[in-house]
Amino acid sequence: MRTTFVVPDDLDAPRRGDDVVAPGDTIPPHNPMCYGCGPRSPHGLHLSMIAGEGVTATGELLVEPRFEGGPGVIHGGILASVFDESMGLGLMLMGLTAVTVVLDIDYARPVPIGTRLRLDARVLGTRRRQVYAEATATVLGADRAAGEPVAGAHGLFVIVDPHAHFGPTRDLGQKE
Ligand SMILES: CCCCCCCCCCCCCCCC(=O)SCCNC(=O)CCNC(=O)[C@H](O)C(C)(C)COP(=O)(O)OP(=O)(O)OC[C@H]1O[C@@H](n2cnc3c(N)ncnc32)[C@H](O)[C@@H]1OP(=O)(O)O
Repeated sequence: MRTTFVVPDDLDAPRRGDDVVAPGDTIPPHNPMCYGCGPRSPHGLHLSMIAGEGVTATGELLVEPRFEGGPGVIHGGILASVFDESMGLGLMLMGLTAVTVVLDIDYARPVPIGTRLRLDARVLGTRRRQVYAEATATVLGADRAAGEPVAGAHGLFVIVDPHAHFGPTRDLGQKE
């Protein structure tokens, strides 16, 4: 993947939280109305990620016609949302709450509508309140050379106190 995003080389290793889901289990949605993962979001992605070993997660996404941007291909903003959410769910395995402050996407290849994507997300490391993560998307069931990613992402997240950060807005987010 090509990127100008700089991952510091002095990160602390990511640590899995004590009370998080086991490898192989689905990471629960953090908010039922979340556009990325919420089951009650009417127009959302309904993205689901499975916990891997360490602070890693995998998922799948069918590129539906409603995700179209350019003729016949996924909208870049949708793909950015997919990466944001897949990394965000992955870092919940650290047992903390963090929000995105920087999102960097490498759109390496066009992604046609109807494609089924495999998503791989992992936390790279931390530095004080900063959490660095990366994710890739590869095409499932295609003969694309050696599973080369069609897109990739880096994210910088910042750890927050969820009650202080979301307290003023959370009731708005829970409405039908
Ligand atoms: C009520 C209970 C509900 C529970 C529910 C759970 C919810 C679980 C949510 C999961 C969600 C996942 C999936 C969706 C992820 C999104 O999409 S989140 C939505 C989009 N993001 C946002 O809305 C974030 C908006 N930004 C902010 O609110 C503020 O910038 C922040 C993040 C609170 C930081 O503000 P601050 O605390 O004043 O930060 P500050 O002290 O200046 O900086 C803290 C650190 O971050 C670094 N930093 C901040 N911004 C940047 C930047 N742009 N570049 C580089 N470094 C930066 C600083 O350098 C500093 O680093 P250190 O000095 O500690 O090393």
